[in-house]
Amino acid sequence: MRLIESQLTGIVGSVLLLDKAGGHLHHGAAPSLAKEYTHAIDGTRIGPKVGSCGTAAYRREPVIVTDIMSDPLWEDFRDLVRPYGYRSCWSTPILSHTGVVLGVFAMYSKTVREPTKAESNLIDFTTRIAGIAIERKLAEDRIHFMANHDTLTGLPNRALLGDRLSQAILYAQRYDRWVSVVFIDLDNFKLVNDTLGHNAGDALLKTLASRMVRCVRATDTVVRLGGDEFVVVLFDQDPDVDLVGATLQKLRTAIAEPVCLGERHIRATASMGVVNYPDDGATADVLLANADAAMYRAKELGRDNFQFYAPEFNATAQEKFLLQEELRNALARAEFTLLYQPQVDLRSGNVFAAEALIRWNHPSHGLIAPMKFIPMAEETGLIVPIGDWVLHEACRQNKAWQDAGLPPLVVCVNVSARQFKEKNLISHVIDALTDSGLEAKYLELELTESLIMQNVDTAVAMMNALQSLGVQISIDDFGTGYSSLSALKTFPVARLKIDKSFINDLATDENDQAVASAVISLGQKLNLRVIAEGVETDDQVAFLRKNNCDEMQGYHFSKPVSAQGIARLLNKEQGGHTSPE
Ligand SMILES: Nc1nc2c(ncn2[C@@H]2O[C@H](COP(=O)(O)O[C@H]3[C@@H](O)[C@H](n4cnc5c(=O)[nH]c(N)nc54)O[C@@H]3COP(=O)(O)O)[C@@H](O)[C@H]2O)c(=O)[nH]1
Repeated sequence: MRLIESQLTGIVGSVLLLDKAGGHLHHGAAPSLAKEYTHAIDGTRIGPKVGSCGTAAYRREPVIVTDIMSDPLWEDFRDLVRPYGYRSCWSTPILSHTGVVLGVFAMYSKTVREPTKAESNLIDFTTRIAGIAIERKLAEDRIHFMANHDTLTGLPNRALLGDRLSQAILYAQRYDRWVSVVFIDLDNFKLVNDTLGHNAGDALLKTLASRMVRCVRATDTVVRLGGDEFVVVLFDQDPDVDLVGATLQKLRTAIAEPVCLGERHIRATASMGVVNYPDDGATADVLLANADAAMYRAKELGRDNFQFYAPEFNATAQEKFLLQEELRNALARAEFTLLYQPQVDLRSGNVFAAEALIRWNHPSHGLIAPMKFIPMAEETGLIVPIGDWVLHEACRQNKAWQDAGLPPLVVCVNVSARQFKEKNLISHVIDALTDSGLEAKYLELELTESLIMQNVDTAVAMMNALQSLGVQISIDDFGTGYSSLSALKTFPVARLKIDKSFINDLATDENDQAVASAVISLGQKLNLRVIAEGVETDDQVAFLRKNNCDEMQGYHFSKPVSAQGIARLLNKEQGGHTSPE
């Protein structure tokens, strides 16, 4: 700007930049223009009669005003400019290489005149150079923003988190304050992505991100680490006042507000881990690692809660790591065993099937329940060989019961998502049937509804292939996976298993009653049998009978028992005395 001013006598210039919304002009550079005047016109809107600059940006063409005091374009601005003595103003729009208005280049003179040919050429040239410089600066700003922000939500990313957290720590050290860090992981986000699609998942993340930002102060930072993980840094916390508790509640409430995704309303929950500087760590890395450990603790405690960090959480993480190592060797050491839970016909009272449920007989921890190691086996991929062992063992045991003269029953085996995605699941099933000699009709595979909904077309193709072997298929945890009626019609399944969560309060909760009876009548309409799982009380049985549910499984009849336990049960039922293994 100084360079061009030095080439022109009695002329001062300014660059005004158009804001992102394209409606207002703000000063970029005006070294020689009167400061008060610069301030007075900062933020001027553009329009058809807004002095030289507002009009030039609006028209996207140069506007040469030789006499400000008489030109109609300046009518509304004459009083404003009069004290400074500017009489002519020549404004040229600065355009990007694609023709978008970036701002205006304005030259002011205190005399009434138009630019000479040489001045016009110089202004044109300078305007083009200004366009290149502004575009370059915008590109640099964009690159800097992208390097430090998450593209989906626009929130700061991991790179900026380190910087902001370190700044917050330095400030806290200097002024004897605290910094709180909240590690947030959404619960079951994968289910939303898998069942409703990635666009729905993205929309959910964006909505929750902007809600979280509204829960904290402008000086705090909400970061998206990636996936469904967020970190909130609460800056300048008073050590004597528990503000973090209130903020956590605000965050939980904001996250739990329903989110409309197409035709569905989703209520999200999150697991949160909280640490405070200086008590829980002295550096950004340690604070984040400890907040992460606290968040895992919140997950372990059933999700949808927050946990303040305690040093023993790291010990728990260490234990988990050890368990994972031991899980790798458990198959080779023959440490797994199967229990079987009988399934009963609600009309005849007969046992017609048994679900195989794995247990890990750990050398020092004793019998470990599947929820303690199946998720870990899923994470590590160990579920594939473990699941294959379950398949073989369940088929072998069922054939052994039959060979011992017991009434034939169906053995039900859970198939995990990872197993189901394995290309050779079909050949594993064929091997298990061939090795055991069990007829295919005595094997049922339980697939969860959410697993099927991850990719309906692939799942239906796989289910058809399994069905063509003669194997039966049932949908486990039905009612939790958002399957649509149109999709359900195409599933080659024999049974729906009403999820335990709808059975627990069946006797008292009207919503659960409505879901359970809807699933039963849905099954009847689609010609599918319906089994209720987790049945524990007489009231639940009475409700299921009254609503014509076909079958039940649960502690009311029997807990999962050993293979011998099933044999005893079947023996008793048939009134015989055969005594199988
Ligand atoms: N991929 C595989 N998953 C498996 C395998 N074996 C088990 N599992 C899955 O682990 C989950 C927990 O199983 P478990 O602890 O064995 O619990 C089962 C039953 O004991 C329990 N149940 C049954 N009746 C009742 C009841 O009346 N009350 C009550 N509180 N719990 C009851 O429910 C579990 C059976 O659930 P489901 O499979 O949905 O029918 C569980 O999700 C298993 O699927 C495996 O070999 N592979």
